[in-house]
Amino acid sequence: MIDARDLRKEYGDFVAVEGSTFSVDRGEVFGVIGPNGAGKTTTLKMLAGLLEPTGGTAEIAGMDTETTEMRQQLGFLPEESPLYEEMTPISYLQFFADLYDVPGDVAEERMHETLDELQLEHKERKLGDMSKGMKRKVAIARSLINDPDVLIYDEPASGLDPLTTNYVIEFTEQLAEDGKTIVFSAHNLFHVESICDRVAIMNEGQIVARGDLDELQAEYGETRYHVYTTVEVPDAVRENGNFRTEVESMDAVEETRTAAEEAGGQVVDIRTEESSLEEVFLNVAEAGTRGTRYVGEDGE
Ligand SMILES: Nc1ncnc2c1ncn2[C@@H]1O[C@H](COP(=O)(O)OP(=O)(O)OP(=O)(O)O)[C@@H](O)[C@H]1O
Repeated sequence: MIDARDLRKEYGDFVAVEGSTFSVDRGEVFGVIGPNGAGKTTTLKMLAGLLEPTGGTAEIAGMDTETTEMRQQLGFLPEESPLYEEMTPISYLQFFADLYDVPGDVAEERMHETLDELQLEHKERKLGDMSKGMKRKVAIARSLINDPDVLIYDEPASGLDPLTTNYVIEFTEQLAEDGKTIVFSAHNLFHVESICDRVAIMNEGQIVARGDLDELQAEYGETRYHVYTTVEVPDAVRENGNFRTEVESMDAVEETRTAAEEAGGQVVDIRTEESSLEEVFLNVAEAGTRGTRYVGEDGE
């Protein structure tokens, strides 16, 4: 559905994005993650046809993203959405519905339905008098006014309070369930983890790893085992009447079992804990930025 090939953006001598290549299947949620200045916004804008690449191509459904037909099928949510302060959500959405040639009755139904789903109250209040969270909801509604198949969301939840953040993330998840193809960027890895199928990890303008979340975790993460024993063994901590030992391999689990049995006790439970995407990200960044690691995909 989305095909980015060797995307590159230079600003003078500075290379903001270098050789971004990835594809996103129809109905997939793809996360672009990385620290400040990694090149996420630049990549997303090139994908949305809003920024001309210095090199490479971006296609959506086989069409160049700079074409007008393509833009009609695309919903872009910028990181900062400047809204017209004097407008109300309704007049603002109507304005964009007209730009996209959405028929009046369809636009009317769609904007009310979307604002209701987003639980936006005060539809007649001026945008200039709304909170940041309310404005973000209006911006999201705007991205949906043309009922696009593809959504490109730049940090959809950045700067919002935790409640609104959850709301926006759940809403995005629902859009994916409804069949939209979504590319979104985030700092907060927790959000990516909760809704993405695959991710590209960017650092200093390059995609340093890309792939399926579970497989990235298997490659760059660690599994930790919590072994619960009835008796104290080396490195154990007391927990709820038993002892818990944290180890990093199955061999170490067996050693803990032997130690417990030798001390006259036994293992009562073993729990596994996977690395968070945060830890995976740090491990990838530590592994260096030379070339992209493709995990669970064919390299291109
Ligand atoms: N118009 C521009 N002129 C010069 N440099 C730019 C321009 N736009 C972006 N950059 C630089 O390109 C790099 C990538 O910026 P970009 O906004 O894509 O990063 P980002 O990963 O989205 O960061 P953030 O998380 O802070 O939004 C940064 O170093 C930024 O300063």
